[in-house]
Amino acid sequence: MNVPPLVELRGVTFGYGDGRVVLDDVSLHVPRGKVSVLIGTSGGGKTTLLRLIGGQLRARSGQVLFDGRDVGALDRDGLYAMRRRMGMLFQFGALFTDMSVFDNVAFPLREHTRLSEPLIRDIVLMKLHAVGLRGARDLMPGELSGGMARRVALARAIALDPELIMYDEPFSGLDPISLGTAARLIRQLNDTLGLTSLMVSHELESTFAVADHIVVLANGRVAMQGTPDEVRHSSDPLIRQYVTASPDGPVRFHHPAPPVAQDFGVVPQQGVRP
Ligand SMILES: Nc1ncnc2c1ncn2[C@@H]1O[C@H](COP(=O)(O)OP(=O)(O)OP(=O)(O)O)[C@@H](O)[C@H]1O
Repeated sequence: MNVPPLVELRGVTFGYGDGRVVLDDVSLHVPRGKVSVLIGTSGGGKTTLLRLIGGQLRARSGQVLFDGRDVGALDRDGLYAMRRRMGMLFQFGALFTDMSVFDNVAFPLREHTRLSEPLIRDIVLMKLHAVGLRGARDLMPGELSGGMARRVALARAIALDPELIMYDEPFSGLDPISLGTAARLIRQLNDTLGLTSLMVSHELESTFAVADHIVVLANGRVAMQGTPDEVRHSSDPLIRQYVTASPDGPVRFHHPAPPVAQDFGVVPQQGVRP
């Protein structure tokens, strides 16, 4: 049986208002219950795409569907209800530094539910247990390593039992061992909690090892979607450039800019290329 994807983008075009198109007719799907990874060049629109899914931004045209509903057409209450079903963990998903680990994880529960404190305690300890940090409940964020802080942020992101969890570069700044642990943890949580995960990552090796579905975003468009194996073995030069991390290839290096001659006041001489 074909399960409909939890998130789907249909012909989405978006720009920030400076006239430049960041995402150009992007269509992709995030399969339910799977770990999907979004890869692509820096500045290619990956974070923008997560923010469109979260409803923080609205597409200029096209549709962003979450569980079959058009995110761009939701009113405030609808958007609020939808966001309750999503956990988001952004790059430096900062913890509240003046609160203990326990209180950080309890925060969304105290803020968004009317659960009793004894119940909140059980949920917090369960979530901390899931990330291996039940014993660290009384520590302050300043006493945690980078990898531990990331795991506490993760426990906080799953406190309200989201269906979708989005990670923006969850591995940046982690050493190779913490990175492997974090990648495995994302996989484990996805499977044990029945989540759907979508992450943006530049760490191809670790993410390919735990992902089911890869989306390659290049020059504002979807260059390819498929399994890690399909992406790894693609013969498309653009995809090969990503997979082999080669500096040379069809991926644009320059952010769109006025011609060099215009910026530097150089008048091209006849016969000389600017
Ligand atoms: N708030 C904003 N206002 C204007 N332009 C923005 C804004 N946020 C991002 N951009 C531009 O949109 C483009 C895409 O940015 P985005 O952060 O989505 O890329 P990314 O693929 O996540 O990059 P990275 O991998 O470096 O994090 C970039 O050119 C960026 O300069």
